[in-house]
Amino acid sequence: MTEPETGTTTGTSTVAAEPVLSMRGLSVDYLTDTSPVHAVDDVTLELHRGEILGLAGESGSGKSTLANAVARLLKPPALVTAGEVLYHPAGGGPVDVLRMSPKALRKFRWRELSVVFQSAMNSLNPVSTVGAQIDDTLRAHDTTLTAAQRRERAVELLRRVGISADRVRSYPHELSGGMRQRAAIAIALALNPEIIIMDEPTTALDVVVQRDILREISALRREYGFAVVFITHDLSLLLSMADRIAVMYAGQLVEVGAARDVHDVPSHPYTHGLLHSFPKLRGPREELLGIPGTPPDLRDLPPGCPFHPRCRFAVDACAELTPALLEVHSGQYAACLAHDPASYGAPVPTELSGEGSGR
Ligand SMILES: Nc1ncnc2c1ncn2[C@@H]1O[C@H](COP(=O)(O)OP(=O)(O)OP(=O)(O)O)[C@@H](O)[C@H]1O
Repeated sequence: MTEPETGTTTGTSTVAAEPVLSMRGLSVDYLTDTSPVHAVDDVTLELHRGEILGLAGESGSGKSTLANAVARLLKPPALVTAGEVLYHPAGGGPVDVLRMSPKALRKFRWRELSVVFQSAMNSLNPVSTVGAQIDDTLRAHDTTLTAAQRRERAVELLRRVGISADRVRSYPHELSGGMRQRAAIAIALALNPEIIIMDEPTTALDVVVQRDILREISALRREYGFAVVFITHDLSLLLSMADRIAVMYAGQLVEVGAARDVHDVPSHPYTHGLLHSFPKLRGPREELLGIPGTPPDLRDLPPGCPFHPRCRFAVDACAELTPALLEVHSGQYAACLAHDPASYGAPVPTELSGEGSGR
């Protein structure tokens, strides 16, 4: 599979695309009593230093499994069946994450990579104050700090995520849902990691709180320079905050590109469908086309393109040939036969080609 290698658009400037993490041909199965569930299938993807990479796709498309594989948080019956995950430390050679020793892994998680899950209630300790939890994290991983320095850092971290200093002594149940997510983000930031994986961190929150937290994540990223993998089923949410977007369907990567390009001309019919599944916040009202049907059984994918039974652009060849992830526009990749004229045998639908879009 071709590796997407592009510049990252951050605001108005384009910065060099230096990888901080690369997944190569990564596959993960869940070994069930019947046949294996192919939850992640041959994913090749790079996270660039300092970028926000949005990972989108319907429920069950493999987003969390991919993130957990990268963070080495998979538990049986999940099994990495192929591929590698490389961490690229600044100024050093790549490190194979899947082969790290338990000691190296403990250091990697928190110092280099941390994770924020959807429900902070599940990741925060209910019997410990948020200040104590930041203190515990700092004490466990940075023995050079004194108690006073740790206290100071806890207050500072909470302040940075919008929680006032007097909340240091609050227990998780004393905080609102939004505050708990902020506290979980503060803990993830404690050791200044290079990579933060956020798995639906704001999904359970109301829209206003969600937008506030997303704005803060973007501001924190600018300040601290970490890279984010932001997982959500809501593609429209990513368009406002991500530099690049990767779209998964049935465990496979079907489109990768700069957020602006994916928004302006989605090149995969699935992305096109996702973009029309959510009402736009601005602009004229339009019909929600959505995506007919349901995702396939990951134990038994249809032949050819896994999306073809639901695809309004499908031709006969789509039931036979598996499309490769091809560059369809500078830095934008899609796995769809429509971009492979020799196989497709028909003109590329204008919805997917951007013809007339001015690009
Ligand atoms: N323990 C398990 N045993 C068997 N199959 C599993 C297990 N955990 C997850 N799966 C399956 O793996 C597939 C990918 O799940 P995953 O949670 O990674 O998707 P997702 O895109 O993150 O979905 P969601 O947004 O609902 O979390 C799904 O089909 C799911 O049913």
